[in-house]
Amino acid sequence: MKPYKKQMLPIIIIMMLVGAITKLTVPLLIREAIDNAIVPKNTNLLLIIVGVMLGVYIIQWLANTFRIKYTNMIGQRVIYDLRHDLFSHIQKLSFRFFDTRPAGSVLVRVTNYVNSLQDLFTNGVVNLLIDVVQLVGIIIILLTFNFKLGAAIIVTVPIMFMISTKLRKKIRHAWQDVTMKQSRLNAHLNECIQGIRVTQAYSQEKENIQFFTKMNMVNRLSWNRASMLNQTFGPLIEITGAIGYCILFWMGAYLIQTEEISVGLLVAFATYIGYFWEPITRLGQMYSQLLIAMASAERIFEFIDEKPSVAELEDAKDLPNIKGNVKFENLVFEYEAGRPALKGFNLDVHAGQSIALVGHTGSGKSTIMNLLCRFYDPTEGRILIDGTDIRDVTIQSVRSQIGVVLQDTFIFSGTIRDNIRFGRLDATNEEIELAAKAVHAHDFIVGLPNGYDTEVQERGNVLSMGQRQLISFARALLANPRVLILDEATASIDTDTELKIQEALKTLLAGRTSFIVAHRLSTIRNADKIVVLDHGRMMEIGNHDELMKEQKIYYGLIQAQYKFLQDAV
Ligand SMILES: Nc1ncnc2c1ncn2[C@@H]1O[C@H](COP(=O)(O)OP(=O)(O)OP(=O)(O)O)[C@@H](O)[C@H]1O
Repeated sequence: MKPYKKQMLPIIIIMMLVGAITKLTVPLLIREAIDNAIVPKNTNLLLIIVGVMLGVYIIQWLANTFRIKYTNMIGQRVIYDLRHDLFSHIQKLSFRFFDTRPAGSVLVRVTNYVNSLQDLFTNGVVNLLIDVVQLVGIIIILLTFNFKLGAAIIVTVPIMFMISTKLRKKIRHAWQDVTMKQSRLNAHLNECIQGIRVTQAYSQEKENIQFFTKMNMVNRLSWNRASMLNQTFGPLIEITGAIGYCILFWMGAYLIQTEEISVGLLVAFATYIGYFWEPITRLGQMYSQLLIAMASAERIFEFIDEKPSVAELEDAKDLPNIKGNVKFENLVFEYEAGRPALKGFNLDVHAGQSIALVGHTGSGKSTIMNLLCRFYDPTEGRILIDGTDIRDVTIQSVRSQIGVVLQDTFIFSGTIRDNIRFGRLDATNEEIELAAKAVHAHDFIVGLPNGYDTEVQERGNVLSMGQRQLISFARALLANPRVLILDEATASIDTDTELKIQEALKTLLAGRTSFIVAHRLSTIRNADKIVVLDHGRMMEIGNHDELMKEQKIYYGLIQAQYKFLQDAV
């Protein structure tokens, strides 16, 4: 338990006990007032009792106010910590984890599920304790003041618990169903927002709305069912409560006649019964809240227990500063068992060499890059950087020395400056501008309304494709990695930007070991080695002229793409 929770907990417990005890005192004061002040017409005593009652209420109010304040503080901190731990954990999970889960379902765990735990932590747990203390207190008082009458009333308690136990199971299943349906709805919603451009481009809005409406309806029905079951709980408790009152007045009247109890005690007992059903009803409601929270907690811990599939060795050391020699040894990789995406890939790359990876779609180019970054571990074989197996060193030390420029350049919401700084967080403004100048991005950036401080939104829609690429080049240059992975964009852009990108590429690649999933003829031609892949195997290797002479796969690819590539150049 964290220190702040340790400090606050005793205060909360004391406040809770003060609140409960003061509440239980009130009926006893009522009894005093009726039996010793009202009936014998003792006004002075009545005034004193009313004064004491007022004092008791004030103490109760103060205790409750402080308790609620501190409980909320602790609750919020627990939730803050939980959300923080969950987010940090998700950041570390491997690609394999995200391959099998829609983004929305990940999202829902950090938001909705944590929120439902919030209710439990802020009020639930403490209310539960208060209710239990109150219940036990009332039972003790009832049995002490008149055992016969007390026992007759308490008989109704087991009936109540039997009813609630029967309902419990049903309610629990119903809430689990709600959580599951909600998670599906959220996942779908997230996907729709991410894919809104494609939806609109293909005029699929109507179909999407229909599908969403169906899911929404299923969600509503499931919620209705759970909430209906929940609502049956309250009335059932009330009926049992009414039975308790009947027993009290019927038996109470008899006991007054036989002078075993006073009128004041009967009124006090009636007040206690009022207090009695209240915590039981709340416990019932609390129970369903607890069930929702438990269902949520289960799903949260499922995540927290998830170990990254790419795990570090216990004693992994950092990879020292590298030169950039990279060796792939008999690499085999399967995303799904039995379907190899790479089937024994071997390649020895010297520091500073540039390698163009070409091949049909699905031939395994991105897979090689994913393995080099250790987003996945190979099924067989190994990758050596400067002679060290990348599985023997820390992941961070490998990734921090490899720069990655993806085809779908991701621009985060923030300023252009922040986006470039992402490459190296401690970079100065001057370094950022130097990097931007080196890749010919400076001119267009200063032309934007606020220059480097122009805000760009999620996915960078303010910027054109070419501009986004230049920003990502500047980002990579700033990071200054020894090994660079570049997934070249396929989209054709205007000639001016294209020339700038070519120039920028030269600057970016100079002196680094680079792996380029290449689409431009110019990039392929300039590469030291071209690796031709087909169905996860290396089929050819050599430079452009050598491979063209061979007139095999590469020759065929170039022939087929010649016109397209010529257009792009
Ligand atoms: N996350 C994944 N889960 C399962 N299979 C995958 C995954 N990613 C890729 N694959 C499969 O692995 C094979 C190689 O894919 P890879 O992405 O490496 O090809 P690529 O040559 O980069 O293709 P492209 O040029 O289209 O990007 C393909 O058959 C693909 O379907």
